Amino acid sequence: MNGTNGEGLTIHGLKVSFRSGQETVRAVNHIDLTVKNGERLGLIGETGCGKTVLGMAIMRLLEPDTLISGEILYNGTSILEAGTEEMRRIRGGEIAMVLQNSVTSLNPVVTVGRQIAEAVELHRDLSDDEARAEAIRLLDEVDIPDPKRRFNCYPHEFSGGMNERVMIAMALAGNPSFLIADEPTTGLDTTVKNRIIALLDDVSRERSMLFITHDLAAAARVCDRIAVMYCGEIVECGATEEVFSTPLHPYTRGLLRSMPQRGLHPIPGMSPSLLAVPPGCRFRDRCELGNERCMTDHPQLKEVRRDRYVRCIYHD
Ligand SMILES: Nc1ncnc2c1ncn2[C@@H]1O[C@H](COP(=O)(O)OP(=O)(O)OP(=O)(O)O)[C@@H](O)[C@H]1O
Ligand code: NI
Repeated sequence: MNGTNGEGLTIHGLKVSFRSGQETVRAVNHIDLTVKNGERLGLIGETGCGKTVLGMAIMRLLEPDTLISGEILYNGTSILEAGTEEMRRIRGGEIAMVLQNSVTSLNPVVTVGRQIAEAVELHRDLSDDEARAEAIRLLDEVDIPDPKRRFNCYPHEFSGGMNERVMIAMALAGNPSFLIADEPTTGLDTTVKNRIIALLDDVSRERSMLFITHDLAAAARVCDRIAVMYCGEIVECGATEEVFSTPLHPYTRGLLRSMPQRGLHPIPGMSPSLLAVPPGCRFRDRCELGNERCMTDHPQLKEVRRDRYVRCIYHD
């Protein structure tokens, strides 16, 4: 996808594979994606399709022995070619990620305020008092009431939703221009979930965001554009209203039918193994439209009209 003039996040032909003994797990296969500055992109798709791996690749958080190829540019800087020092500056300072299930990574014996202050100190040369004041400001920014007092609380004194807010505060500590939020509402009840989504909506207003979620309604609420991922590939991408009102890929249609608001009809069958991806279309065995050609032809992601992409032979 083009037309960004080096602004924002541009991903070209990104492939990520893991060696697992004799085998290779092809987790991400030739991803092309852009997120313009100030834009919020929702990344949706079933479990195991590669969403987290894509987010971690952007943050360069994957193990050094991971096989990565392609290009990731952020405002013109090549993430995959950045040196250790430069990456330290970018990570957290320009692009920050709220990791999936990261609440469990909070240190139980350090106060939440101190942990946020430490995240602040990673990015800015501040005195202890200044870092403390900034941590209190961040607690306030993520809507934790009485932040001065709550600074001194330990993670076990906080609810799951409040600790998720702490993780978001830590991600904001370096004032990044790009936020990656990976499933920040898993395990929370509906009311808490909705408040966290409202917070993400808030804190991402002046930033770009990649919002990874299984909650399609949340993605629709917050995001300008939606990318649908299936079995390591983007199969559809476009403006949120369009993807939700006129989904072009049979997989997207299936995902939408599986929403509680649309009848909760799951897509039958399972995604192919990433160890041995079959030729042809990766969705063919579950597709209502699959034909002979789908068995052999691997469709490309086509721009069918302006900023509307789909990977299906019916849109060739
Ligand atoms: N370090 C690793 N080594 C081997 N395989 C891995 C590794 N990390 C991820 N994978 C595999 O890559 C694939 C994509 O995983 P990923 O975590 O990105 O999925 P996901 O879309 O984020 O799923 P979920 O919605 O459940 O979070 C999975 O098959 C996973 O098992
Ligand atoms: Ni994930």
